[in-house]
Amino acid sequence: MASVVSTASRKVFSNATSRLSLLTSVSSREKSSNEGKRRRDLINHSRVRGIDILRNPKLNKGTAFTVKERQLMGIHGLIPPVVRTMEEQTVRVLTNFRKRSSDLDRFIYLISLQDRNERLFYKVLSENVEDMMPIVYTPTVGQACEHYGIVFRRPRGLFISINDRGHIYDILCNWPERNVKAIVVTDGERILGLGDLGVYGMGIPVGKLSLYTALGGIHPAKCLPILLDVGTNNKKLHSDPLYIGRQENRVTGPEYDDFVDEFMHAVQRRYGSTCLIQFEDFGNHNAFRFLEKYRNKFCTFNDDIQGTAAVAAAGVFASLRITKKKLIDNVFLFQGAGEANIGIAQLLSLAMQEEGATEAEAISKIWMVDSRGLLTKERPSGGISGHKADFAKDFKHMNNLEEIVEELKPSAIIGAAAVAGAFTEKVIKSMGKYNERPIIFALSNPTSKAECSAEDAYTLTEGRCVFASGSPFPSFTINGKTLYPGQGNNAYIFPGVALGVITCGVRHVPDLLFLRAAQRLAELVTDEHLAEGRVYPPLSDIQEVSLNIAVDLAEYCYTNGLASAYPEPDDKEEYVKSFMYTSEYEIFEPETWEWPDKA
Ligand SMILES: NC(=O)C1=CN([C@@H]2O[C@H](COP(=O)(O)OP(=O)(O)OC[C@H]3O[C@@H](n4cnc5c(N)ncnc54)[C@H](OP(=O)(O)O)[C@@H]3O)[C@@H](O)[C@H]2O)C=CC1
Ligand SMILES: CC(=O)C(=O)O
Ligand SMILES: [Mg+2]
Repeated sequence: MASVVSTASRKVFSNATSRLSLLTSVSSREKSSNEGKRRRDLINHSRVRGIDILRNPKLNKGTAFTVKERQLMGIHGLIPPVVRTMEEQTVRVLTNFRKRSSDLDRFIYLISLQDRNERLFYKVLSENVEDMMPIVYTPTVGQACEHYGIVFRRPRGLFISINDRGHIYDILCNWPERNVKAIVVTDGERILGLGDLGVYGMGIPVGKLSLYTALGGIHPAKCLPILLDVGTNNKKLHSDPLYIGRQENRVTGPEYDDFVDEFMHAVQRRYGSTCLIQFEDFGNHNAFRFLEKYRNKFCTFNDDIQGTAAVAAAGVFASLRITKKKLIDNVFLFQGAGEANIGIAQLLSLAMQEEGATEAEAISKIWMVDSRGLLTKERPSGGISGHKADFAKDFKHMNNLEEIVEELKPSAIIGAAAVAGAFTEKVIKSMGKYNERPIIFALSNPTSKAECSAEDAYTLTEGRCVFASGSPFPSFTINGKTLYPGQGNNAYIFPGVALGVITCGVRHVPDLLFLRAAQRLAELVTDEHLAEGRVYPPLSDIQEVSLNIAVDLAEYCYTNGLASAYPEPDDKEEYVKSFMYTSEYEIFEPETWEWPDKA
């Protein structure tokens, strides 16, 4: 069965800690539940006939319709006479995909496939994660957002404008799916490291939710991408004739807050209190505020703060097995003190405290640099706002990263400031000078914003550094050894967290769930991975990672009273799997189904 998570390419983790039998084929419960789903789908769509079937990406199988199906559904002659298997179609898709001359063309090709034949799209994406994730996700999705005016083909998801205030619930009711369980929402203000792209940022919720399905096995009908259009402060977009949103400055202040508030309550009213709302790529000043405001009232999390924290912490935990240090024995230097890095710093601090350190001890190991230099209590440029204040030190003011590294001699440097090339030759060499195995994470996205390349990090430390990056870098061979840079991207976290949260009916998502996800992800890194320089399992294993995280969180949620889905299942793995999407085609033949009006 071609389940998104049960592809033939599955491997068993050699790590003994991987307690899931990943070669297990689809369980009988899953099978019966999938049969049920297929039948329900058919009944729901039973009025669709003829050409409308081919125009419906959820039903369309293209040349894979059998002759019987073609006759039964009134589509005979509307497609070429040949009948292909899904596997044969996959070969055609891959040939087409590889023939495209640029990554942006590959992006357009894949979203067109998604618009045409959803199951085939998810099959090829889930079976070719290493090749296709860099297209539907970072870095290419960044390029697609920048050029969304020409990339845009068919709308996907909901566009809710500030002009729609008072009617957001009605707009949600226009969405054809009733059982939405996961929303990724952005207002487009901080799209990757590319800045304010306004409505063009819609590529991000769409891309993230494609990964919900391809990596987390969450049914696409349960996923809803949403763009909140409050305008954009990007002046170029104000005069862009192709722009598809409000060509005015952003609405801010109480009007904006009320709009977001109405949105949150409308979602809860329409889809219930266990519908997960993932905040994505909001501007810094709003991201933290909304997280605080909504985290205990809604089922929500901020991926840039909490998801990134978990993936980076997991990378650090795995790195410690290489550096042979305890977490508390490190000195962390963060380049950037925004959503990503503050989230990581907070989670690492929590992890140190879980291991017995006091809060003060933990914080003393964490240094941060923002656009005004080292975070110190006294700075010529004035006060320090928000969460940054927790990490400010009694120390002299410094604002040159190279000098800061020389002064502090950190064991780990983590960049998330979208300042391309911030890890200069001198910074990297200093890291190599003071550490046998320096930890260097260049987390900014897309690739054009990375603090340094994998090649630079490896070359300038003679292959000694432990490297990870937000967007993928190719492997690099040095001193006869091939090293595989880890992709320190929240894509290792949010699909699994979402799957766990949704299946258990969690109402609030505490930080401890992210710490738990980080620990689980780190456990899945084997000694063989580490020997290859990886601090994450390879991307080809990412679906198993998501499942592991989801099952682990399910255990945790039921034990700690966070789950609302009852009765509690005995076998959490079977339970989680029973919810998962299969990209296998539905069968529209009388042997398995009869038209309801003839039944
Ligand atoms: N790998 C991953 O999974 C993720 C990666 N990211 C990436 O991280 C980057 C930052 O995102 P995010 O944290 O949300 O953005 P924010 O806007 O919240 O934070 C950016 C931070 O960078 C600081 N900064 C800006 N210029 C400099 C400079 N010259 N020197 C030092 N610091 C500087 C800012 O300083 P100030 O506070 O003074 O303005 C701010 O603290 C983006 O490229 C994003 O794509 C984000 C989420 C996940
Ligand atoms: C990966 C991600 O969420 C970001 O760069 O914003
Ligand atoms: Mg993001």
